[in-house]
Amino acid sequence: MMLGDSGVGKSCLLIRFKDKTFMSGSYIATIGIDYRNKVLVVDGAKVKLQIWDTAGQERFRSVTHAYYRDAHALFLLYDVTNRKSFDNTRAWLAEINEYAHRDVIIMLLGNKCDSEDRVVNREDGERLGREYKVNFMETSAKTGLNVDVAFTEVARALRDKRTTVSASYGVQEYVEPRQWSQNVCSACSTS
Ligand SMILES: Nc1nc2c(ncn2[C@@H]2O[C@H](COP(=O)(O)OP(=O)(O)OP(=O)(O)O)[C@@H](O)[C@H]2O)c(=O)[nH]1
Repeated sequence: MMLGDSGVGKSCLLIRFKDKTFMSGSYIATIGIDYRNKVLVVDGAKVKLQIWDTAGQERFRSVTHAYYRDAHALFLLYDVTNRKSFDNTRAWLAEINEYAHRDVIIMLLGNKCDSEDRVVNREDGERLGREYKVNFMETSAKTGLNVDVAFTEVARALRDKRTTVSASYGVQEYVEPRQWSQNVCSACSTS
């Protein structure tokens, strides 16, 4: 599932991964939720990904929340040219903590790293990734930098935990709070 503020490049990243294209300058906001399938070969094994692209706009949040629980992996994007989108990742992580499966794989992506209008340093992203214990990469849907790498890394992690996932998903079970839930709460209460 692709998450993050409106305009950070979720749809473009997915289109870059799926079709290897980028439509410069065009921006059509996602309405609700959309999905695409792609088969990746990871270390000789086929991994079929169904990737859900969500609308970043606030008014669609209640729709997208309903999908968190079934997600096996989440890409949380921010835009390196938009400080607010980076600051908002803490609120997104709090939502993930509330709605997603405890074992969901999370990758934090700083998108638009091709841009000269950058206001968020790579180090800021790395620090946030370390704080929340999630993998981090910078990507560009425009140039394709790290796009295949990010999806392949997540596909590999999914394949590696396939047995556990298939055993635990679909079963309504008590979910322990994440290890970093305290961090999320303290961050929210001070902002
Ligand atoms: N320079 C640059 N621009 C990008 C990149 N990715 C997306 N954009 C631009 O950012 C704008 C928003 O991209 P979208 O992919 O539609 O954003 P989104 O996150 O799906 O937005 P919502 O559907 O509203 O949630 C478009 O004008 C894109 O051309 C990138 O890697 N580099």
